[in-house]
Amino acid sequence: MTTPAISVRGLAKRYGAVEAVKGVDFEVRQGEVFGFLGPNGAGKTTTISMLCTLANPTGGSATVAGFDVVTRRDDVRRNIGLVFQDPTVDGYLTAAQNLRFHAELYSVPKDVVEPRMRQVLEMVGLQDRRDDRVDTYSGGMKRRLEIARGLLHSPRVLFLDEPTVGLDPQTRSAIWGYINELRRTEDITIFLTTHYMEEAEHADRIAIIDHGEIVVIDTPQALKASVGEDRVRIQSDDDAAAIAALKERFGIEAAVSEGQVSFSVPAGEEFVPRLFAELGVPIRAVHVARPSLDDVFMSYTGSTIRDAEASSGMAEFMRAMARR
Ligand SMILES: Nc1ncnc2c1ncn2[C@@H]1O[C@H](COP(=O)(O)OP(=O)(O)OP(=O)(O)O)[C@@H](O)[C@H]1O
Repeated sequence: MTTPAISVRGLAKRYGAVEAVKGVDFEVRQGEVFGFLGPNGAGKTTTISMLCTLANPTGGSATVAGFDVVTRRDDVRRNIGLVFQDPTVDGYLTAAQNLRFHAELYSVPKDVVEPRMRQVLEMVGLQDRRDDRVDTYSGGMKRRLEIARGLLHSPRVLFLDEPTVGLDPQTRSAIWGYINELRRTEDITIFLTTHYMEEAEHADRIAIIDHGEIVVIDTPQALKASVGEDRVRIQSDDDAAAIAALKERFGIEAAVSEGQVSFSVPAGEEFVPRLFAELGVPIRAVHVARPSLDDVFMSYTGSTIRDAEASSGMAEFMRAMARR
């Protein structure tokens, strides 16, 4: 068994009367992309702050990259990369200067800095702009530079807070391209928060936190399966025959709804091939709708993710980083 990238046991944080995080437990495996979701005030920022060693737990413990976040703070910091939504790259400097400064802060060996810089800048498509001042960059380019910087010192765990918030769809998709590439090319674990449910689909597992407690942790597929069955609609030449055959061959109760034969099954995409093979009534079209992660979020927290606005606590967090 390899050491988990992140291991959290009874982790708690109290601010006076407010129990921001109420003793949470979870593990993130090495190489995993772990999504952390929750409504406003759920405790996401507080949890990340403790994992990144910027806030002390008031209870429980956690290790990141195998190091305790309280007693081995410097080791944790050396092994993590941080990318948050508020830009912290320096606009008066060029991309290359920003990265060199970061390399020095993290004591990246001199002979490694240039090749690694080229590698991360190429990855985010900024190699040809490396000598331009960052204040001439677009918002998406700055975010890409943040990602390059977060990766420069080859962290074992990368924390991404809302990495694509406020970006246009092309840039969002490009950033997901880099994250998926990282997953292939680097031995890195990614812990991310996002409000875009379609992005949470990229995560290997998702934890939903609400009122300081983890309400559920599972794969996106299992979470969707847990909130309801898939809805299948078929068009056939003979709806009555199709309904009768569904009942007879599969024990499924179907009904005509909006001109189509509709019914629910647990795993729609696995059921469709059987349907074609065994129904015995010609099918002209089939449509399978899965419960979405929005349905999952709603079901576990009672609110939609859209109500949960982009985290505001992170701005303060990044100021704390800058003061570090
Ligand atoms: N420094 C602080 N002092 C007092 N209370 C705090 C402090 N930081 C956070 N809290 C409280 O702890 C709870 C959890 O806040 P936290 O910022 O971790 O939530 P969040 O899930 O990150 O929310 P958001 O998405 O809005 O950033 C909230 O009730 C918040 O008001």
